[in-house]
Amino acid sequence: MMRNPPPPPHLVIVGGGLAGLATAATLVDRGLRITLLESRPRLGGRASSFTDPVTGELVDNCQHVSMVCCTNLDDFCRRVGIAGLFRREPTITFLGPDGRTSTLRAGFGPAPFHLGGSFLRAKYLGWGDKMRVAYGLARLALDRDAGGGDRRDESFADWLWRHGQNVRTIHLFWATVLVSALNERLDQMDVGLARQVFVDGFLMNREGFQMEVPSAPLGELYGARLETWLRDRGVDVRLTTGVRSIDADEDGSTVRGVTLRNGETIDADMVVAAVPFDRVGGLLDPAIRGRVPAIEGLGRLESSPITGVHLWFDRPVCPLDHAVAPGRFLQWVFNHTALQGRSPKGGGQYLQVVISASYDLAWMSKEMIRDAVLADLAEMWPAAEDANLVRWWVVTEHGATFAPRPGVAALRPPQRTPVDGLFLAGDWTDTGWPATMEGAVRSGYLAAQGILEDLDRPARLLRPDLTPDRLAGRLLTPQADSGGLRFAPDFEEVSPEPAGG
Ligand SMILES: Cc1cc2nc3c(=O)[nH]c(=O)nc-3n(C[C@H](O)[C@H](O)[C@H](O)COP(=O)(O)OP(=O)(O)OC[C@H]3O[C@@H](n4cnc5c(N)ncnc54)[C@H](O)[C@@H]3O)c2cc1C
Repeated sequence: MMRNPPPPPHLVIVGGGLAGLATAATLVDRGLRITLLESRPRLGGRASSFTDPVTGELVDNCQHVSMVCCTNLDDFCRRVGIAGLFRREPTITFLGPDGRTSTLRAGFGPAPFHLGGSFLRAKYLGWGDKMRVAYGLARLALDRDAGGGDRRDESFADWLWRHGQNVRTIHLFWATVLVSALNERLDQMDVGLARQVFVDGFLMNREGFQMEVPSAPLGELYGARLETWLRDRGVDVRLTTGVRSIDADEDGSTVRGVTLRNGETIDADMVVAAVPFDRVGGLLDPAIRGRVPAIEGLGRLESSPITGVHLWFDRPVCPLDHAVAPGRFLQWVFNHTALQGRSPKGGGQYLQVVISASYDLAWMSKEMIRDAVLADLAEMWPAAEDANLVRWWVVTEHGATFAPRPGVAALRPPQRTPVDGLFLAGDWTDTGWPATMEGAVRSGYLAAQGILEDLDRPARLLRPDLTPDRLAGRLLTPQADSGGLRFAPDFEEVSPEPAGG
């Protein structure tokens, strides 16, 4: 008599942010039944949009950008067919406190010296400042153990003082780059992560620093399009479906499934908890928690806020596509009329302003934040003074990212847990990356790799870092002595898909 084949293993993913989406996207078509449960009415998590109740248009919770060095996010976007919906910016434009513009672009010379020409021409730093910064950069880049050893608790601000930096260079150079990259103040920032931003982002590869800016709202990219893509491939995507608990057998050694907030239970062979770090402990039943000691460490992780300000003007104000504003209240301006072709009804301009690590704004009302931003814009571009503000939003995400405080690496758990069938994913898990979309996707890929290993179908899903340019690789990587590169190319190839999927 013919026997029915065993049913495919059932994977439940809790959380439809980029970590959960990346897990699902890499595991479709691999013989699993996949259910994705998201408590909100949309996918995308922290990288998403809300609908403006007046105009009905999608407004991002905040501008999200990535860099070319974000190889796994790029892989994810190609995999799900949205890679064509980003615009690469080969040049970063700075508008100094005195109103003069400087640009950062790769010039002659190999990495790590490719940005040297732009740096030397930067108008918002004097020659003395540049020499000082160059010295600090060299020390940071060549100290591969920065932030390690017995200085694990040192903040990056203290590291900078120890390496000859002064208030001007810290304020105008180091803070300008790092506060937005890591969403943290320098006096609370981990040295190792600060080094990683400069080395992997700016020094290793000629293109690594270039920005990828979405040309569509986040709600379309990681919301509507992902939902369709996953559903078309058989994933059961359930929105507005909050999970109350992740359940295990009596001794907590093997995962059994989940219980929803409405009391429904769903059996599963494997569960990925892809929720924010401050939610995961509350989801695990006590028997599981006792077996995953790393969960206790999450209680010591802290959050860092980001404020996004959306401004619709009745006329053009900003002549650039984007601008970094060293030494100002606002940090970045993105011109969404230029980047996404979006403007108020009847013409004008739509700007998104970003203020990272916005702890100091906690006492300010939304109107005060708006007015401080408008005052900066009027100093940067006089047209802003005459323009009428048609509409505005100030959105502060208090738990935008985990705070990259000194020694934070020790608090980040791996994706595999000691409980059979239970995996963790999220930008806060141990990926070596700060809280970014790249970190979230990496965590999802690592969780998916663990699942495939358990099913005896191992595959390398995690993409390697950007290949260091030859000289940068020799100078800056741990294998510098042997001149070797860091990764063997033993990952699965993903063929590019056309945009729009
Ligand atoms: C304002 C802001 C600006 C940012 N800017 C950038 C940037 O420019 N570049 C960059 O790379 N990164 C940026 N980030 C960080 C980036 O958004 C995050 O690192 C990334 O999106 C995290 O993805 P995640 O999947 O780990 O978590 P999340 O996106 O938080 O996803 C977790 C999901 O789990 C769901 N959930 C929670 N509890 C439950 C439950 N009980 N049941 C079911 N579902 C549940 C949540 O609703 C959420 O959708 C920014 C973040 C913010 C907030």
